[in-house]
Amino acid sequence: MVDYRVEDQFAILEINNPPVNALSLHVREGLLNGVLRASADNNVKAIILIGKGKTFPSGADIKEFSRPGKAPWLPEVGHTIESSNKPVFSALHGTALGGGLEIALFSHYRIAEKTAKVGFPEVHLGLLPGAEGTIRLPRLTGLVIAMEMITSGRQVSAKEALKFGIVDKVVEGNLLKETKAFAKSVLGQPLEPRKLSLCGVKDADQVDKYYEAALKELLKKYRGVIAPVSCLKSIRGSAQLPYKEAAELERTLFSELMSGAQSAALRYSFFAERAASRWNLPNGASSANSKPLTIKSAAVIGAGTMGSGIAICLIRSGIPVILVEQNEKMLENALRNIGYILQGSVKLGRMTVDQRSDCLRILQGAASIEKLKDVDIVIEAVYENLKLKQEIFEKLDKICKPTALLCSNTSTLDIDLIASVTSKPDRVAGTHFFAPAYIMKLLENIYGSKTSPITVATIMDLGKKIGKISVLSKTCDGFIANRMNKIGTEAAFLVEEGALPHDIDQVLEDFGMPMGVFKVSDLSGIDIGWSIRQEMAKKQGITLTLETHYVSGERYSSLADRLYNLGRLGLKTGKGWYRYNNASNSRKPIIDPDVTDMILNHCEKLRIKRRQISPQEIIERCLYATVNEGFKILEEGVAEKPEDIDIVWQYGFSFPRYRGGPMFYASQVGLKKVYERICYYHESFPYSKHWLPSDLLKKLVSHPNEVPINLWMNYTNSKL
Ligand SMILES: CC(C)(COP(=O)(O)OP(=O)(O)OC[C@H]1O[C@@H](n2cnc3c(N)ncnc32)[C@H](O)[C@@H]1OP(=O)(O)O)[C@@H](O)C(=O)NCCC(=O)NCCSC(=O)/C=C/CCCCCCCCCCCCC(=O)O
Repeated sequence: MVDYRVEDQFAILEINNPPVNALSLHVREGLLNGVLRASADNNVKAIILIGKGKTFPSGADIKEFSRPGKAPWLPEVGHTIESSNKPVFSALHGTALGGGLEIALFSHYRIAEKTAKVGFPEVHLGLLPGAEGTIRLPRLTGLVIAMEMITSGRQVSAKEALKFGIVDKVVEGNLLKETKAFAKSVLGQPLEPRKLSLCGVKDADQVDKYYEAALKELLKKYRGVIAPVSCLKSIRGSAQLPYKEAAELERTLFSELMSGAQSAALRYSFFAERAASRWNLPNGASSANSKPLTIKSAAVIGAGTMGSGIAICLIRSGIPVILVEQNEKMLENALRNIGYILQGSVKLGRMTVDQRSDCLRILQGAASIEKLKDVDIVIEAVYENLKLKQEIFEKLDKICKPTALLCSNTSTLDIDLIASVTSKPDRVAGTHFFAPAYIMKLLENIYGSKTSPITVATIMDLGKKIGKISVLSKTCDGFIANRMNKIGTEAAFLVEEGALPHDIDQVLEDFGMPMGVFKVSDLSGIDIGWSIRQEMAKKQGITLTLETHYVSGERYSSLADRLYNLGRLGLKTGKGWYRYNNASNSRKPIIDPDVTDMILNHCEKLRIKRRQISPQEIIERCLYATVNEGFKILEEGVAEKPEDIDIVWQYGFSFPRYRGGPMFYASQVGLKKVYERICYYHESFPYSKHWLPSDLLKKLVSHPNEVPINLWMNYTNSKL
């Protein structure tokens, strides 16, 4: 794990723990023993720590955090480095992060390769840099930079690190050779001034002022998230306390975070995100044995909001796009809007003027699909109507080259039904983007019963290439995301039973959702949900009225239909579940007594007796109904693993990452408790089939040993 060799009187300790040289137990042992050995060797003048392969250590081994750890701990290794009688040089390349950077800060000198990056990303794992990073960094950079870097987790370039005083030199070419050359130039100089534990924090007298200002920002930016504030407290300690006491405070804060629910959820999320990119199909094909095709050109059909957003994602990644729209005016508008959106990115510093021009150069409009015979992939993004989509796929099947992939941006429709009109159903799949497509990170990819592994591999790979987090779903009504989302349905029932929309929104926002469900509904438009319900009623041959309370034996709420009938379509009409001051262009929702009256009248007409509803019930009803459906989705193999579901929720519905996702949240509450409440609600609401308890959940609770343990179970604190 740490190779030891002596060259030109330098002891080289080469860390070899692929893929990221994480500081696992054996690496810590290797470093400790290596430094002690070199310190005792009269032939050694200096020690160089360097990473083998692509990087200097990118941090502690996060996997070890979920098991009881073993000494030597990182701080012990660090102090052995600092107290060596020989100068220690850390040679940084790749990503020197977290514990990796801490090791470097214990060293007497730091040399960085030009492309290296350094940072403390622990905050993203709900932690702080607990091997004295919060004490040492301020001693090099001053408090303001340390506060910014540690609370944001931002990685800084070698050039910036030099400017901040984190590294002593930036070099190009052979890192080891350059480090040796630098070392020779400083050999013989006293080591004491290079030991950060002996230095003070330059701007310590300003600490209260900086602390207050940073705290105010953090509380606004990271509502409900604990770690950034703990980081800040520890940095304050570095300025206010003697070194040793500051380190003790850091240790205490680190241990509190490490044993808390937020860090468990964030560590789980780190691995879940990576696990989601690995997939297995029922036929044995998998991400490990299937190779993607290279996509060199694409077409998007439909120049509405979704189609335009998808086109932006593709051209931003250098994939030429033909945007097809029959309506000439609409096409013109879409091309103009894409230009504006990219202009916005330039203003925000996310792309340069030249990059914007390059994007627009590879985008062309077309009025018909006849032009698509050479493209590698087509993504259809027209109105959500099966017949229309089938007509388009039938034409594409005849026009496109036989190797082209034909994908639909449908959010609910069965991929098998769309594929059935083509002669190559193995090339058909779903690529479900989330609005706004050029911003939202999730790409829900859907395979049908005939979709080939190559097609799956290609769309998963395409997602990665265009900067998305791809998750794979088997086809079914609504796939993972929309099928599972029961929050809106239960929220409407809760309003009928006694809560008000703003009560529910408040509870969901306090839970950590960025926006309550009724605010979201106003934002996306009450008419959208209305059309979906009308379409569903048409399919079932029924007519919905404002008094409809049951549809095919299932409970139904017509509250949103009432809003639609009143022309309250949400933000765009200035009224929906809330009122908006459109005259001042304000998007701020205002509680509207007219809506309360409408709700009370509705309940009176339907003879619904209203009651007091607690925040606890709101959370349980909204989330447990969703979790129950999540287990059914697993049971049916729609999602392969709970991690996939949680990642869909984090990136598609902005579920708070520090809660891990609905499935992980359920495991933290305790699956037994969740199951019992689902059974209770099933008894209370027999006309909502989403409360029918999932068999898999029941089995997990009653026979946990029979259910295969997976990554998710390793990361739960499940109180089964
Ligand atoms: C940027 C990356 C490094 C690389 O990105 P990329 O190239 O895209 O690759 P990935 O796909 O992300 O990763 C490749 C695989 O590597 C796995 N991986 C990555 N990082 C780690 C890691 N740090 N540990 C384990 N595994 C890791 C990853 O999962 C991939 O594998 P797979 O596909 O999942 O199989 C990017 O990976 C990245 O950003 N990584 C995370 C970097 C990070 O967060 N670093 C900080 C880690 S936390 C840390 O360093 C904390 C340090 C302080 C420790 C303090 C300890 C004090 C202890 C005192 C205790 C005393 C207790 C006494 C008790 C007693 O007495 O009993």
